[in-house]
Amino acid sequence: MRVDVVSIFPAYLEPLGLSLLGRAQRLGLLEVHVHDLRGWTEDRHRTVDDTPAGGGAGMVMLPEPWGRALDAVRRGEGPEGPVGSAVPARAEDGAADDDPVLVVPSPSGRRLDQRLVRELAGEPRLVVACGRYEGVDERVLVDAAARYRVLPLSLGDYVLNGGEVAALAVVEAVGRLLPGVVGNPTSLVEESHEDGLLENPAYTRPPVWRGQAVPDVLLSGHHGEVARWRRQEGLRRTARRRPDLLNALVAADPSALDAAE
Ligand SMILES: COc1ccc2nc(C(=O)O)sc2c1
Repeated sequence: MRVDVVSIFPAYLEPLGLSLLGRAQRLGLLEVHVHDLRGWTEDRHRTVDDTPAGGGAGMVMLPEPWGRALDAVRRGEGPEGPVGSAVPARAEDGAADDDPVLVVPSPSGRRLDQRLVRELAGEPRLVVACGRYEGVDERVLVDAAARYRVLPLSLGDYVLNGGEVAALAVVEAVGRLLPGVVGNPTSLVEESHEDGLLENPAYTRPPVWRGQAVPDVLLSGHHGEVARWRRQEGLRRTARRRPDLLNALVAADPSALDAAE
């Protein structure tokens, strides 16, 4: 997978070069290019924003730098020309399904969840446009729809200062699902949200720590009992902390909780 991120704060995305994602890039499992939007400005002050039409507080990001940036990135280019692996040119009568997904972090976006993460992990290419200020001029997203599948996306019902933190979250959540990135793929299956529930509490050594003992069943060696306990604890935790997930699971499959008996 190739990921291109455009931001006025490219340094914000440096953590993508660390740990598992950094290793994935070195192994060629993931390709990440971060571009400075100001590379597509043409004025002396490298201006990227202006006052909101209709008045109001804050600033809105100008359309022209974004238009130039998204045109170039669609062709696999940065401000100075081609970057990274070759990107297939868009056929004039190309199918929209072949267009890359343009993730646009926004408080007004679709809420990110593991199902959407899994969908995005199947894409050959993602482009992430990180807004700042009060957001990007809406005409940029309309114009981009001619050559991208535009996906406004939110991390949750709260507001950040810009799209970069959301970009980090999306690229990490998607990148870790790519084959070969995480050492033990089984660990991906036993995680919160993979089966619609929260995962069970985890324990390790020592058997007793500050007066708290590891639950006996986990030390029993009975794998069936351990699996049952973990499922029940996951359900219990979900019921306590995220009843909405439990309701959604049962609504989708009324027998979903039977296995926990
Ligand atoms: C202007 O760009 C922004 C501003 C706030 C914001 N908040 C997000 C969130 O997912 O909470 S994404 C995002 C993008």
